[in-house]
Amino acid sequence: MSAMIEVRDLSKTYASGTSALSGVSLDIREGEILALLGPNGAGKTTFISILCGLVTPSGGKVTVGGHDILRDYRAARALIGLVPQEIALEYFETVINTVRFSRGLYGKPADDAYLERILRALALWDKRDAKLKELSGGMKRRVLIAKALSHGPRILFLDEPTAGVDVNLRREMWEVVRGLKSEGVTIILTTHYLEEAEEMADRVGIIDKGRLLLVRDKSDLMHEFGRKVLTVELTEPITALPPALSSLELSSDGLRASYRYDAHADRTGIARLLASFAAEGISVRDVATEQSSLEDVFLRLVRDLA
Ligand SMILES: Nc1ncnc2c1ncn2[C@@H]1O[C@H](COP(=O)(O)OP(=O)(O)OP(=O)(O)O)[C@@H](O)[C@H]1O
Repeated sequence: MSAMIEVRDLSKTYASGTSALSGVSLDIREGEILALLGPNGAGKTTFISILCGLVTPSGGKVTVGGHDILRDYRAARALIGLVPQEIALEYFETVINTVRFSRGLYGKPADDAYLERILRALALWDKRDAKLKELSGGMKRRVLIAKALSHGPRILFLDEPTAGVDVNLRREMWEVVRGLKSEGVTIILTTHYLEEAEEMADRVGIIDKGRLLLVRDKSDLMHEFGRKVLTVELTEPITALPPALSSLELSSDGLRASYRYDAHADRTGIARLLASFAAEGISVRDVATEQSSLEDVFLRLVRDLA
């Protein structure tokens, strides 16, 4: 896959003096889904806003489809659709007029057949004549996507598409995004949810304090950082673990032994481990597993890469 977006040494310092991005370089491939993960204030929205031409960079260079985003703004912008974080819509307007109007803003000729295709794909066709104020939260979010797609962009930016939405709606959004990918749209989304990145992304980029800490294929990242911890609670305290269980860590009260493992490995070693407890005559009261959270991944990365 060739690079659809090339970002070189991008930086942004706001007039307030806040350095929101520094030295970010990245190629985004045509047709991929790239998830950008990062804590609040990491610089994700600034990054997207620069690529979409809403914020002027302080330094560096970005091309979109070969067009420089500053010198060749219109050509670059025509390739991009943006679904913003905030829902800001004209509540008394109808769905179809909202989408027609967005297309017109890009100077594109009317094309109701194209808009029908988008609205059908987003399950909004039946609601085309409804006023936006009559729609559910999930439908409003889909209208934002329809607006962003109205001019036929090849790249779609989604800024926290599922922040604060319920599980069903999140899954519904994932389906929509997958459908767009299958049509060849390049998708860049920001998220706080590791699960969302895991579910959707081909590649994951991690941003912290304005720096791109890494970009990896999702499967590599989950393999490397997606650890789980199994905690085995014992009926009676023990003073030391027998050699067969030396890969575990014993708590100071001798009542809990924990085992860190790769949840994505073919063999996790758990069955063998539990059998070893039985063979050693150590009685187990309970077991619990805990998945490393995005926060753990960050802490580890920030510690290792800073
Ligand atoms: N218009 C602005 N003027 C001054 N500072 C800004 C502006 N926009 C963002 N910032 C600052 O730049 C830094 C990066 O913010 P940004 O919104 O890009 O982060 P983010 O990763 O998108 O965060 P969130 O997950 O909370 O949306 C923050 O310190 C923020 O306060």
